[in-house]
Amino acid sequence: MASVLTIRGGVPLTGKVPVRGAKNLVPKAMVASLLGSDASVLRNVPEIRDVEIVTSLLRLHGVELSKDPVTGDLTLDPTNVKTAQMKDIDAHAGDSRIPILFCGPLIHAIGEAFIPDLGGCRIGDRPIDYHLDVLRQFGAIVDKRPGGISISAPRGLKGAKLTLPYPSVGATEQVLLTATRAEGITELSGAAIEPEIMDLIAVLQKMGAIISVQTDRVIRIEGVPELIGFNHRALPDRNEAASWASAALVTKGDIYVEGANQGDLTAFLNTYRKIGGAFDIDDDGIRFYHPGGSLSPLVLETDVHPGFMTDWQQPLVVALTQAEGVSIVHETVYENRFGFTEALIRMGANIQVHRECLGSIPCRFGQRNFLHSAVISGPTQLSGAEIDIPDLRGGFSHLIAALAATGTSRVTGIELINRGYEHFQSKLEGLGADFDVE
Ligand SMILES: CC(=O)N[C@H]1[C@@H](OP(=O)(O)OP(=O)(O)OC[C@H]2O[C@@H](n3ccc(=O)[nH]c3=O)[C@H](O)[C@@H]2O)O[C@H](CO)[C@@H](O)[C@@H]1O
Ligand SMILES: C=C(OP(=O)(O)O)C(=O)O
Repeated sequence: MASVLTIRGGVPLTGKVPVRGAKNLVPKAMVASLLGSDASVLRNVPEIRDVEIVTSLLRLHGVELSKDPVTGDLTLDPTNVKTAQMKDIDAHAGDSRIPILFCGPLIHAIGEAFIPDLGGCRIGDRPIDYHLDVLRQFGAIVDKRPGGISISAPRGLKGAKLTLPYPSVGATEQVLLTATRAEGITELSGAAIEPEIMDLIAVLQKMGAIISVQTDRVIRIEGVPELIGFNHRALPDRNEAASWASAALVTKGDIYVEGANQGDLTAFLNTYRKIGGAFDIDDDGIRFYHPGGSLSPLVLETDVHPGFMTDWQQPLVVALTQAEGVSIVHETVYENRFGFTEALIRMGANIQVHRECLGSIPCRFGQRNFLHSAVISGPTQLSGAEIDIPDLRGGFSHLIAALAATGTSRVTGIELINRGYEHFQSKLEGLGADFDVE
């Protein structure tokens, strides 16, 4: 049965939370294991729903997975990889965005792949046209079927000269996972260069791949006929770290995020400082806290790396409801990522969303009628409300708003949070949050 959180707000969150491997890297490194001729070991693996989904999909394809109960290290052995039953794969339709990345590795391993319809956060249309275009250019044949796509490459996968219309994270990973074992050279222009992509490149290099990252978003891959298993510690989850940082600011708290890595958070830390948040960095993590006094408003645009990451936007907007003055946030990565503000407005926030590009860069969504800019006036006292969580980061934002609000909130749909936040209820308990679970 679905759980409901009853949150009594007003307690500053204080204490320590660990963050482990990134949700946006770990499942992809797990998929990469399919490319190896022997077993891989992935370390720092978090217990989150997206990892469970990929574990199940890999098992359906004959990969043997085992987790060391003491270290948590995950071993993935692809030696007996096989075609999975369609009905078993179908059961995973709508669960996550990762299955589309099985295309290249499965074609290399067994000559074909069936990919169920994708899930992930509903923050825009989230098409897969770039993925299918690049796969076709590698020589794959894509057949759309009810419930998913079927894909094969009767003449093999061959390196290609590719250009992405927008630096898509997923499509860049699609190219990496397909090109490493394709015949010949692949050159990708317009690539995404997020830290999670660099970590995936590190995994593939350990497996024997030859990949160079050039200037101006160009990645060059020399295909090799065989790859071996890897042993890799996943980079920490910078999006979870940024979420706890916003939670500290919103609740006037003080949270040490163990495992947070400064280098992956540069754009976030600059913004955090400009709002008036404080942080201390040491070798093991980052302490984020509200230093007292008032917070400052700002003008912000989300962007691809090295810009301000879109997944940081939703929790930070809650902090901006507490800043003194008018802030503007222009979302340029997803066309529909402000739906979560409706619940904040019911809680007392003063937020208007607009169709215009309220930022210095006109983005792809400006002329297309999408509510993708927000004007936030603060500070406003938030009060408890009934909330149904819409998506992962929007949901986390609602939780921290409820934790800072006066009165009680009743929050449903919290299962969505488990997709990307490991053990979030026990972490909240450890930080002193006042809530019950029914
Ligand atoms: C599991 C994972 O890693 N998810 C992350 C990944 O999502 P994901 O890889 O899905 O995001 P993309 O970078 O591909 O998407 C960026 C933009 O490109 C568009 N697009 C993408 C592919 C395509 O075929 N056609 C197309 O139009 C999308 O609709 C979106 O507007 O990167 C996003 C951007 O940093 C993050 O918010 C997500 O947390
Ligand atoms: C949008 C997100 O994830 P996904 O791509 O898995 O839906 C996110 O992590 O905020």
